[in-house]
Amino acid sequence: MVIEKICCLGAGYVGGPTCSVIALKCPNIKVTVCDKSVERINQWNSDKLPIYEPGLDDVVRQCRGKNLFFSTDIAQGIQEADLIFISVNTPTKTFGNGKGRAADLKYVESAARMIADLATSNKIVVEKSTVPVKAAEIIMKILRANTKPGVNYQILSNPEFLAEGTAIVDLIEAERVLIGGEDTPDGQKAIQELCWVYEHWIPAKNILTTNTWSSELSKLAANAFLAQRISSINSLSAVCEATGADVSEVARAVGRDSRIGPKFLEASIGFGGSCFQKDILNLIYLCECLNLPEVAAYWQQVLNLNDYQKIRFTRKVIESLFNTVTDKNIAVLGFSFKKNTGDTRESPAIYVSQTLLDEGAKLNIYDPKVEPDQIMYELTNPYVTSEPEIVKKNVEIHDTAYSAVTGAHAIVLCTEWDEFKTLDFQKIYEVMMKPAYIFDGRKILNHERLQNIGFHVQTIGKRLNRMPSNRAQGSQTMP
Ligand SMILES: NC(=O)C1=CN([C@@H]2O[C@H](COP(=O)(O)OP(=O)(O)OC[C@H]3O[C@@H](n4cnc5c(N)ncnc54)[C@H](O)[C@@H]3O)[C@@H](O)[C@H]2O)C=CC1
Ligand SMILES: O=C(O)[C@H]1O[C@H](OP(=O)(O)OP(=O)(O)OC[C@H]2O[C@@H](n3ccc(=O)[nH]c3=O)[C@H](O)[C@@H]2O)[C@H](O)[C@@H](O)[C@@H]1O
Repeated sequence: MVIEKICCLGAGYVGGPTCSVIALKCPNIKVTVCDKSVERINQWNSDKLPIYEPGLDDVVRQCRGKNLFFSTDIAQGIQEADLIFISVNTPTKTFGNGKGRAADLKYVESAARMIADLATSNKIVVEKSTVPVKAAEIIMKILRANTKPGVNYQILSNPEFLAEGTAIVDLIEAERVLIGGEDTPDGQKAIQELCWVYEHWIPAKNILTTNTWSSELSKLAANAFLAQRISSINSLSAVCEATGADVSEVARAVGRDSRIGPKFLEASIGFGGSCFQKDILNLIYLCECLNLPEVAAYWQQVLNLNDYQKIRFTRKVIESLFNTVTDKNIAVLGFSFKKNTGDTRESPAIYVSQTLLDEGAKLNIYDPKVEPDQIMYELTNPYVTSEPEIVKKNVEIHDTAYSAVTGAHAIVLCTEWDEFKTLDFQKIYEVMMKPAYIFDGRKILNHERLQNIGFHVQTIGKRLNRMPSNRAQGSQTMP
């Protein structure tokens, strides 16, 4: 089979960018991205795409209406496709068996059932969503139990490794594409067909093929390793603050060892994003089900440390402000889980903001890309707060950093947006309450300069024990 038409179920952060790049690089393939959400599809067909991702607008503009289509007509998408990506969400279960740990596969299952109901010709079904090991077996069972005469399915695992904020570059210059399939002639043929799609722009040496289960597990393993590095450096940030070592210097020295490498050693207020926690929980649950409690406990510690880091940072803010933030104005700069995305899922800013609100603070929040409604949605989410009215009363969303900091007792920087580095902090100091505090949760500001202006500065993994030079106002020692 030569792949002429691709359908993707799920027009989210993965389905949208991935299929846009496939359309760009494979002009002879018709790519249709389907979603059950009419609103999302309308946004994909509009000038304001549903997700902010550098470079994405350009790619969509080049291909949309030519060989790239966004549609709610799932039936047509499935029926005409030779190859179908399942790119739906796989959140952590919030109730029932495996609550809080297992991946909820209801969307994957519903996608498989749709394919089984609607397909009238042979399909290669590709699991792109991140799933527990052996999920392909579930898809296969559903498809094969409902197969219409003359229709054959091959199931492949092709996990996605893009990171938000750099998705387009990650897709165009992928270090590796991973494809897992059955070790049968038909399975190997299906693998080769998907390889052919990627080979339009990815060098063959970067395309790895494995068995299905290795591919599924490698995705969970990759995210677990990445998160583990962050928890490792964050654990050392606490040691640095207690001793006078500087975590950036430690990271630089450790990362210079080519066996360790320099990436993903940036200490922070903790990792966020929709996947690290979810995928590690998924791995932990898998280990528990496989009766491997020691392995489960090992990975659980990566998550525990991440919670500890968020708690530690927030506690530091409160303790520094004389152990009370009640009725104090606090400017929260950045709400997305990292720069260059408007995504707030599991953003550490949520925990920080919620805790400060619980302590009675008034928050003035600014983020360059997160919509105000999204911030309010996160803070009034019943899983996070029991008092949405208080949140609404005590949170103001601003459209510039300068307006958010006016009259503030403290600035809490939660996301490393580049624009925060070039703010006029002299001007900001003038409009803040004194003593003026800055808590740099991302280590991106020039701390010496801030101290020279007169700020009390605290950051992650470095003790700033110098008094503000020109207007000394209190101690800078870590609590
Ligand atoms: N967000 C990321 O950066 C990455 C995510 N992943 C994985 O990719 C998967 C998707 O993640 P996101 O794109 O972030 O999720 P998302 O929530 O942004 O998008 C999922 C979309 O699937 C749609 N959907 C659900 N069931 C459907 C069905 N039966 N038919 C059609 N559409 C359906 C939803 O309406 C939603 O728009 C997850 O498994 C995630 O773990 C993997 C790598 C990176
Ligand atoms: O499966 C997924 O969803 C994706 O998860 C991550 O991508 P993403 O969550 O988009 O972003 P990252 O750059 O990994 O950042 C995750 C979090 O870790 C934090 N981080 C990252 C790097 C670092 O050194 N320190 C650090 O605190 C970031 O600020 C952010 O909160 C992985 O990097 C992707 O390879 C993977 O495909």
